[in-house]
Amino acid sequence: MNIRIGQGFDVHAFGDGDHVMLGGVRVPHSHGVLAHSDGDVAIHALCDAMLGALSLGDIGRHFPPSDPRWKDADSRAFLRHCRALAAGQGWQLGNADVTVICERPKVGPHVEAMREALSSDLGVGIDAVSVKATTSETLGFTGRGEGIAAMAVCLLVRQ
Ligand SMILES: Nc1ccn([C@@H]2O[C@H](COP(=O)(O)O)[C@@H](O)[C@H]2O)c(=O)n1
Ligand SMILES: C[C@@]1(CO)OP(=O)(O)OP(=O)(O)OC[C@H]1O
Repeated sequence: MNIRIGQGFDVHAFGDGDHVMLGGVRVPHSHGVLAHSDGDVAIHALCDAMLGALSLGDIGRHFPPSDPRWKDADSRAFLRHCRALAAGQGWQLGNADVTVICERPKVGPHVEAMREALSSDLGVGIDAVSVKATTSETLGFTGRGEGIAAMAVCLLVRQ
């Protein structure tokens, strides 16, 4: 079988700060996120999707929150590591689709920059990476503005 599917999901609570990292892009916001790394939910969900497709566990297995090396880490390095793990088995990204869930910040104005960053780190064309956003219509923890969530699916392909 020369395709593999994976899905991922991540959540971070909002905390003090003036921006959130989303898809490798610094997005100005009234809050930051509470996280060990830079707390980029979009990349964390995408990493988990890729690791799931590879049956290699999850992001916490590869980058334990107990490890000081990942304190304030740039999540783009996690994504590049997942790409390398996939490449080591002959896989590359076919396509990925990421959805960010929050009331604020507005994600739309940053989507193209996110797609550029993610596709660059994954070594694929920008058309292979989709980023979308939705509110949760004021419902639940995202609706109350307590945190931000993201989900991702991906296909890996090999010749
Ligand atoms: N944080 C967000 C949430 C949504 N958007 C954009 O707004 C559109 C409408 O959102 P609904 O939840 O009412 O469907 C959505 O399609 C996104 O394009 C956004 O940019 N940032
Ligand atoms: C990314 C890691 C890195 O230590 O920590 P966090 O930034 O807290 O993010 P999370 O989504 O909880 O994933 C676990 C960890 O791998």
